[in-house]
Amino acid sequence: MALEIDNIRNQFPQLERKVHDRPLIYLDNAASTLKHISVIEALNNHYTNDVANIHRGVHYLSEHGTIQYEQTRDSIQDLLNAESRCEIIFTKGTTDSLNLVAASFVPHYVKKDDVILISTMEHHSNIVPWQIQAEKIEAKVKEIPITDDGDIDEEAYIELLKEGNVKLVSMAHISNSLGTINDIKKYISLAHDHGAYFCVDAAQSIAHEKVDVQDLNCDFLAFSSHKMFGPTGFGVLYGKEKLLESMPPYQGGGDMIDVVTIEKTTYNELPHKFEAGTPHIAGGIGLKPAIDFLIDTDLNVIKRYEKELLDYATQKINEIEKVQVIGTAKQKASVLSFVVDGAHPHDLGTLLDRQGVAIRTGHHCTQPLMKRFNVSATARASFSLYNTKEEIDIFIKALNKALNFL
Ligand SMILES: Cc1ncc(COP(=O)(O)O)c(CNc2co[nH]c2=O)c1O
Repeated sequence: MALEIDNIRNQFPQLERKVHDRPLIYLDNAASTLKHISVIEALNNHYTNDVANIHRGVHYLSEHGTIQYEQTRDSIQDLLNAESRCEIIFTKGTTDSLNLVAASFVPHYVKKDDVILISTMEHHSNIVPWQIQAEKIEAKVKEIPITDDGDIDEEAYIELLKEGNVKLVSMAHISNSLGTINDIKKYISLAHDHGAYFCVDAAQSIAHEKVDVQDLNCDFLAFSSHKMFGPTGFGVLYGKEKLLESMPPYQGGGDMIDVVTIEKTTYNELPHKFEAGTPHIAGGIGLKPAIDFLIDTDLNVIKRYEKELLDYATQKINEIEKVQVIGTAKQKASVLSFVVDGAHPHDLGTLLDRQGVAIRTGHHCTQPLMKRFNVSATARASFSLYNTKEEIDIFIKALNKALNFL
């Protein structure tokens, strides 16, 4: 089965727009994807016809909204092949999900001098929450180094596990700065062999390849709606049921309670124990059509197509003399980071923008990674299933024009 690109592109209205009087060439998908037409329609319909608070309401609008919101949970359980729907916790996004695990799991399972392992390539949202919690209990956050190609240094990883006291490993499935696809199924098994739990940051993988939490056997997995064609401000934390049952609530408030007295409160069952207050109802309802689109389009087909785009873009950019690609792992997803001698990424990004090409420049919230490669920033093109080789040709032509100008 191949992607019908023209049909796909017609489902993303933003692709029709122009910027600076040029057709938009959107290559910033690792930051946030465009929104599928069905998501836009679902959001508009909700705010036009169905607005009401959900859970516990006895009137039609509340019950209707609750059914729609909870249908998203069922869809995500199917998407992830999770054993139970109560393992699907709704959050504000990947950052919120990782902070939830850090705030609720670490104080309960990690003690003084224990170790939390993260890799050099992690996004700041998979570094800072662990530091905040580890500091409180005098636990240690240690770094899994990476190779010059941007792969996990597996020997070093195993040595760190063998040193002992590792209670948790938290690692990106796919690096947002390098594109490296980590062999997390192997790394999860190694962590478990040494008595450690494993949290997967799936922000960059959920819309680019099949993620099966039972096959991976991960303990936690986090991702954001806005990186999979859905609304911003909404995300998911998957956690094994027994683990989540053993963890204290993340935040206190409405919905997460059973009985409240001034003296003491008992908590609601999963998943609600971790979902305090009125949620982003529209975001939850708007995510379901995005999931339906992903499943209907077949993630294996998406992965193959995006690999074609990446290989084509890599081949073309390597023809430009002064360009150095950062991130040359054998297994890569659709992220192409590069630097150019004598041209700051921000200047490149600005000149590309003037030609209608949207890429991201900067440290991409991975400052330890930038330091590892002795750069302060990179320029990063990132692709999705609605991009084309013709767009890549426009990007490369615009890049050459920008370099001639600088
Ligand atoms: C690997 C990874 N983890 C966590 C996050 C945080 O996700 P959020 O909570 O939805 O913000 C991002 C966002 N990455 C990027 C956001 O903008 N450019 C990026 O590369 C990410 O790429």
